[in-house]
Amino acid sequence: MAVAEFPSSLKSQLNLSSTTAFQANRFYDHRRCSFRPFYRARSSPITCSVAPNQVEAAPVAAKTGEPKSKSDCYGVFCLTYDLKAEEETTSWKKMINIAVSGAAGMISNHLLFKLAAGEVFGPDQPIALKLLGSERSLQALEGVAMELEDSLFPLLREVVISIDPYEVFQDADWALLIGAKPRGPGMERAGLLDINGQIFAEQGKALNAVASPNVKVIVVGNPCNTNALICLKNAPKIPAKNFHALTRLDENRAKCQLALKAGVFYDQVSNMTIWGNHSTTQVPDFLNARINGLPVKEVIKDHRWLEEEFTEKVQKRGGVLIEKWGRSSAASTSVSIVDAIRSLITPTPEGDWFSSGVYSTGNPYGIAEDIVFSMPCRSKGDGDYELVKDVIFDDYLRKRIAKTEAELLAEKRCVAHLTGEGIAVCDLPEDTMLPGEM
Ligand SMILES: NC(=O)C1=CN([C@@H]2O[C@H](COP(=O)(O)OP(=O)(O)OC[C@H]3O[C@@H](n4cnc5c(N)ncnc54)[C@H](OP(=O)(O)O)[C@@H]3O)[C@@H](O)[C@H]2O)C=CC1
Ligand SMILES: O=C([O-])CC(=O)C(=O)O
Repeated sequence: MAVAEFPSSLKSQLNLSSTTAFQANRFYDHRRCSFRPFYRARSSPITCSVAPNQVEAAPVAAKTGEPKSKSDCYGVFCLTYDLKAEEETTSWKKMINIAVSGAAGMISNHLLFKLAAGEVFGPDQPIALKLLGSERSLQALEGVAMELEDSLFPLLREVVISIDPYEVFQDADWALLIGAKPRGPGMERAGLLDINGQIFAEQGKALNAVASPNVKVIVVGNPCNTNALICLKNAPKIPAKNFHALTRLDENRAKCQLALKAGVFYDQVSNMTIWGNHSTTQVPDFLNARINGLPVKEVIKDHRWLEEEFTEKVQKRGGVLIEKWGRSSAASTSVSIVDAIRSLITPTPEGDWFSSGVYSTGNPYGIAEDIVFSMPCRSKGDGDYELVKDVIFDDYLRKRIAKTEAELLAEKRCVAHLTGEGIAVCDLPEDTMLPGEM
């Protein structure tokens, strides 16, 4: 087996001299009556042999412990980065566990590399990535894990791939729930709600059982608001406040459109709220948003554009992109997941806020309780958030909010069988679309 050293330039840049080693174990899964791979990084060097048909590597002497048996590791995951474990902790924070579902999908393919590079949690935060896939994607997940290793990320201390949420969510500090079935031809939103809802009910139960009690959960897989509601209802031990549905992509899209119209760079757009559902009923709020610190309506005088074109552009941006690109927004979604996490772990700039789909109970806006509704939030940077109080409403905004609220209430009735609230009654106001559907 070979020893792979970090380039010394990287080591000094990152103030490193500790050990990362990935090991691929096979363990026997009694439920599936078969062996499955299990990848984890080791903090001390390991020795292993190469199994037939795997990457050949020269043996290395272990500095500590007994040589591992042949079945303990294979391929590139036997490579050892020769760094000393005891030195890693002097400048680094304690490792955190990040679970990602749909890890072999398109969004994850962007996101995982940002996480591992330290772009999200910072250059002093070592992480473990716990990747959840399915029978369908297990082999692809191995490929993802190999690419992660080939990237030589110093902060990436452990990689686990599995199809068992109870294994992947063990001690998770963050759970990024991306995996979900896309709507197929002829499938109604109600069908999508049921199929994906079952995934999120199971994952909620698993989080409840094994995750860190203060795990932060960001639901991306659609329909993300109601999936998040199902998930939190199945995880009563975890505070409902810890669950988010991703509407940050919508916020970013809205900021971009306002900046374009006003002829400013988008960092001049602030206080952008997306209200409600991540669907085509969502409400990008131009009443409270600001450009260069001024109310949007004072900068963009074309109010008809704001009410009609702007709103629809944001609502349907994902679908237009699919028409052009042939696939749904993956890179910008991963960027928005990074933004969403960063907004929770860094203090929100004075006077500004960010949007997230959060549990509505106790909200100060008069929005129905017990749904997951996108609202304006601020954070002290401790992973938690509070709702913004000083927002204004007019008739237009109230009317739009009522529509997206009605949709979410109907979605909730539709999944009552998955939230423990009785028999589902599916009377969706209309077969509304995800932003990426046309
Ligand atoms: N909230 C938001 O702003 C956005 C949300 N999304 C949503 O994110 C989700 C993932 O998108 P993306 O990564 O592009 O999608 P991909 O199709 O690339 O990946 C989705 C993953 O979901 C998993 N999956 C779970 N159940 C099924 C199933 N029954 N059939 C097929 N796949 C399944 C698959 O992983 P496996 O085989 O491992 O289970 C697959 O890898 C989608 O629900 C999408 O609508 C997308 C953009 C924006
Ligand atoms: O509809 C989809 O799958 C993609 C999506 O959510 C979006 O682009 O906002």
